[in-house]
Amino acid sequence: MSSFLNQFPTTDPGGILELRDRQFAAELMATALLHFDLFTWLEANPGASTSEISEKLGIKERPADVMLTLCQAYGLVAGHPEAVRLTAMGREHLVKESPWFLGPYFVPVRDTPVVRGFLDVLKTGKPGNWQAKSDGKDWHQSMLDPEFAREFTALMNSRGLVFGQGLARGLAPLLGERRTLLDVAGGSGIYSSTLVAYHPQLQATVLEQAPVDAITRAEIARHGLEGRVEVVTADMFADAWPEVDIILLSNVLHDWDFPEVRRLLEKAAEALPSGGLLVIHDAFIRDDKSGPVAVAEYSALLMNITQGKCYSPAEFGGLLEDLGFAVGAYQDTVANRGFMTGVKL
Ligand SMILES: C[S@@+](CC[C@H](N)C(=O)[O-])C[C@H]1O[C@@H](n2cnc3c(N)ncnc32)[C@H](O)[C@@H]1O
Repeated sequence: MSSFLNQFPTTDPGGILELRDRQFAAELMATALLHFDLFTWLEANPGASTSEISEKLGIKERPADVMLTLCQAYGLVAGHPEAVRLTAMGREHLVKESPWFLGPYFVPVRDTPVVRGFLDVLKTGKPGNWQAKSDGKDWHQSMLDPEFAREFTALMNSRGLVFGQGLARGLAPLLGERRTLLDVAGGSGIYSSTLVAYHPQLQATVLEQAPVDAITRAEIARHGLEGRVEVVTADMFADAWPEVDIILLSNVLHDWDFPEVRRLLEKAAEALPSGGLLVIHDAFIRDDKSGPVAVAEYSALLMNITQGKCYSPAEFGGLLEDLGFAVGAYQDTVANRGFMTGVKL
């Protein structure tokens, strides 16, 4: 049953995934353009740092970073985060006084529920309601509801089915003699299942919270891998992590802001022995925050619905070095996803 986990799709799913991942990007641009008049402000204040922009426009640091990374990936600004200035395209088309100002083109999306959600996120730093629904729950709270958790875990599982092989293959030269893997907040357990299917020496444990943990058990049984992947129900912040040789954080850190990211990396450092391997699998922003466009767009979605964003290898690398890891290079896998590693010293 698990044999198909080793099969690679023959076509690239990137374009299809991007359709969904860019879902909120146009609305973040409309918010920047029509509610903050960001580009006219930048014309008057060239060379401001992202921290200064954040302070002057009343935007919290995390969403300001995501917004300016998106503008930079689109080629509308340069110099983010140290000294932000408009590019010729940004100046000609997004500054109010320009004869070629395209602001009116965005007016139809000026007051959508998603734009109103973005306004809240930008001003408060707190995630909006999931898909701007009116029940007041953000994504993290929604994941505690069984029906929502089932749908969303299926979403992540379908993505894992096309990403897992790339991760399993990319890690092959790095695993060495290591045998035990902890997949923290592993969702359906798809990455554990794929990794053990690809690497016969591995034994995995998925740490998940309820009610997702029940879905994880069922999915692992569906692949016939109960003997090689176990599930531990736990709170990844409050509970101790089992000691293992390898820790996987797949699409987990992007749900959280810096303090929680730091806490999770500290817990990884505590659970790994010297020589233990930490793997962060995610969609990464380039260190110079110039893109990729698809990841900058996905970061807008994450910033809207969770407490996180897409991070760069340098942002994680700085934290990992402080925590006593030798930091490995970033490696691409599939569809603008990839991984970076740290070996505990
Ligand atoms: C974006 S999903 C990633 C799932 C999987 N690792 C993947 O790559 O598809 C984040 C997961 O974190 C889990 N999670 C959130 N808070 C948690 C907590 N405090 N303890 C354990 N799991 C948690 C959620 O249930 C969800 O499955």
